[in-house]
Amino acid sequence: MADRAFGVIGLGRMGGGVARRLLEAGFDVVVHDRDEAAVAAAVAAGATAAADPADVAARLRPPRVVWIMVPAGEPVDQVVDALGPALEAGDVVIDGGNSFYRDSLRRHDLLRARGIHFLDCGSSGGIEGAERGLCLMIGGDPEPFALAEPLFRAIARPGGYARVGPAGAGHYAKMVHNAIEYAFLEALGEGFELLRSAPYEYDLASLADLWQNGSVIRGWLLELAAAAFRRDPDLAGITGVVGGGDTGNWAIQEAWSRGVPLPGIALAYAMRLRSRQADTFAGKVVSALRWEFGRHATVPTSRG
Ligand SMILES: O=C(O)[C@H](O)[C@@H](O)[C@H](O)[C@H](O)COP(=O)(O)O
Repeated sequence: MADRAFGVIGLGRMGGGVARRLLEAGFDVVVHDRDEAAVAAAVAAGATAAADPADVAARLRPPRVVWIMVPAGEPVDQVVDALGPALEAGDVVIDGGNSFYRDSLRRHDLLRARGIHFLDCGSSGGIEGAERGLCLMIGGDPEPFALAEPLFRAIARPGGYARVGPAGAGHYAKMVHNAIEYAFLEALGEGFELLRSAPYEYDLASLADLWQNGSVIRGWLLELAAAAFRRDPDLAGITGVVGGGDTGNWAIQEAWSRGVPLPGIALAYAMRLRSRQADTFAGKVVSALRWEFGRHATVPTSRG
C-alpha cells in the first residue's frame, strides 16, 4: 500500500491518463466511472474500483483528495452532489475539467460551507498531456493546494503546474487560454487555406515542418498541422464543420461585460458557428437586396 491515495472520478481520455500517471508515480488510486470498460482498464493498471462517487470517498483516508474529470456543466454538479455528502471537513475536491469559472465559484462556496475545499484546475495539453504531463492552472486556497500538490506534481509536466489565484482563477485562466487557442487555430486554418489557393504548389506538411525551425510561429499546433497534412494532404477525410465552442463563448461574454473588445478571438468563435451553417439566411437577405436595388445576380459569377 502506497503512503498516499487519491480518488479519480471520470476515466475518459483525460481522466484515464491522469489515473495512469498517478499509478506510475506510485500512488494508490481509487477510481469511478459509469463506463465499466474504462474502470476495468484502470483496475488492470493497478487502480481500485469504487461503485460510485460516495464509495470513492469511503475508500480513501482523510484528508481525502479527489480529482473530477467529467464534461463541464451538469455532470460536474452530479458528481459533486454525490460525492459531497460522503466527504468531511478538510477534504479536497479538484475539478480538472473545462468548467465555467462562475460554476466553480458556486461549487467552491457550496462545499466550503461544510469545511470541504474545492480547487478549480484548468488542465491543458490534450490526450498527449494526460499521458505525458499536463499544464495545470489552479485556483483556490493555499492550504488545499499544498495538500494536493503531490497529485499536481505527478500529473503535470516539470514546471507545468501553479496556483494562479483564489477560487475561480484556475478556470478563468483556462477560459482565456482556450480563447487564445481559438484564435491560433483560426489563424492557422486561414493561413493554410491561402497557401492552398496560391499560384504555387506548396507541400503544406513540409512548409509546416520548415516553419518549426526557427520561425516566429513555430510551436505544437504547427507540429500537429504537419502530422495532419502528412496523413491526409487535402484533409479530404474530414469536413470543415468545427465543434466545441463553450470556453470561447464564455470568454467573449466575459470580455464584453468588462469592456474588453477581443475582436480576433470573437471572430474566431464566429467562424466556428459559421462553419456549422450550410447556407445562411443573412446571405439570402444580402443577395435579395442586391437583386432588388441593382438586379445583381443571386448566383455568384466568375466576377463575384
Ligand atoms: O488546452 C487544451 O488541452 C484544450 O483547450 C482542451 O482543453 C480542449 O481541446 C478544449 O477544451 C477544446 O475546446 P473546444 O471544444 O471549445 O474547442
